[in-house]
Amino acid sequence: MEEGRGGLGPGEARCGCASRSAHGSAALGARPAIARAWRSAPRSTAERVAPRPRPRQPRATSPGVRPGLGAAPAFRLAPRRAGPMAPQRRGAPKAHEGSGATERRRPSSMKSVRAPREAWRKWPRAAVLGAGATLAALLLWGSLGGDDGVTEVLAHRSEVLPGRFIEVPCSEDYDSHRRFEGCSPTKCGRGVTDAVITRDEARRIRSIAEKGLSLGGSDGGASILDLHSGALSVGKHFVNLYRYFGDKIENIFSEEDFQLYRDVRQKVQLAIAQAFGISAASLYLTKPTFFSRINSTEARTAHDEYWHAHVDKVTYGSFDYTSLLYLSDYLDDFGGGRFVFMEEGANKTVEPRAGRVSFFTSGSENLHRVEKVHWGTRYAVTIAFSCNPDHGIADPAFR
Ligand SMILES: O=C(O)CCC(=O)C(=O)O
Ligand SMILES: [Fe+2]
Repeated sequence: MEEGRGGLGPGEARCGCASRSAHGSAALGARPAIARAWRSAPRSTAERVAPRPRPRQPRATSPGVRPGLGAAPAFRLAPRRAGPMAPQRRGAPKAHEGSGATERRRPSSMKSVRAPREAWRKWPRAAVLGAGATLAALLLWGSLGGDDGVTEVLAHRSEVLPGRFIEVPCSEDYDSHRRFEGCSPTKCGRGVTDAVITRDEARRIRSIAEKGLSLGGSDGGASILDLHSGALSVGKHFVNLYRYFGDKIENIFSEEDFQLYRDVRQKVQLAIAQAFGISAASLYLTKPTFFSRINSTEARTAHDEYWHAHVDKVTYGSFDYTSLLYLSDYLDDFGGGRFVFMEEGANKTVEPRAGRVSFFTSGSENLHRVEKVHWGTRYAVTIAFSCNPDHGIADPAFR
């Protein structure tokens, strides 16, 4: 097997680690109640760090389709679209049922003469009421993150998949970007494997996430930790933990933590290369690559709204291949929170399972969303690769 470069290429000097050189000023003596300290940190600290990826509306999708984790949504309300999801919504109440009930209360003597005409007169009003009720139900359903009538499970949480790959035709999204022969997607699709990362590796990686995220955490339901740039959700903002801790960061993360993270990244990179028939060395780790922790707390800012459908290539620009390493188990650790590939006719879900790697080409052939988490806590890592060396970032490492 080919050795992956892991984004350690010409691009690495320009990566999130550039901000690392600026770390080191605000060192703390020990490991205090940091979350509280950060909540009261001056606003400017939070704003100087970790700019979120620029929110961009997926071009390939209809209005109402919004970017997911790591990007602010374009609209505040999520108008449900009449695209792939529409046919799968549950049936509307029948508009004429209301008028039928009215007719049943009428004295029977009047029924024969007046009922038909009155029914006709009342029908439009009943229809409007019925349509209104349907619309309200759909809006409520949508706002609750109701299921999309998902019909197919690509990967059940209980199965242990050696590997499952489904090829789908590539979208045109890649045409507007510089192409890299032997890397830019010509074969597109999605795969899931439980054979690349062990459950023990997933458990250890998750404890890195827990350690980092315990230092902060979003006020809303979605927190991120980016070990490359140092970005960490704190309250309604982000701080740069490398800048905040300086050299003391070594009291938080260990060399073994970073080594494990690198190993895992490399295994995922090899799996992607193999599945798409490209060289692992042609792939560059890109940003944002980050841990996510999601719970059922209500969203406080747009950054917490992880559930919107999006296309990674459109949302994040540099992504050519996206992968997700799940660190907790659907229905054991959390409810809701399934990953959904949105498709005409039948959406396909991936049920998270610790150690499960889901990967796919990042264009609109793989429009997707995450269901709202209803209970518990869901951990995952988004690991992204670009074919463009200029977009490469380095693995996390101590200076
Ligand atoms: O956590 C997941 O399952 C998906 C996250 C995602 O879509 C993203 O980071 O772009
Ligand atoms: Fe995504």
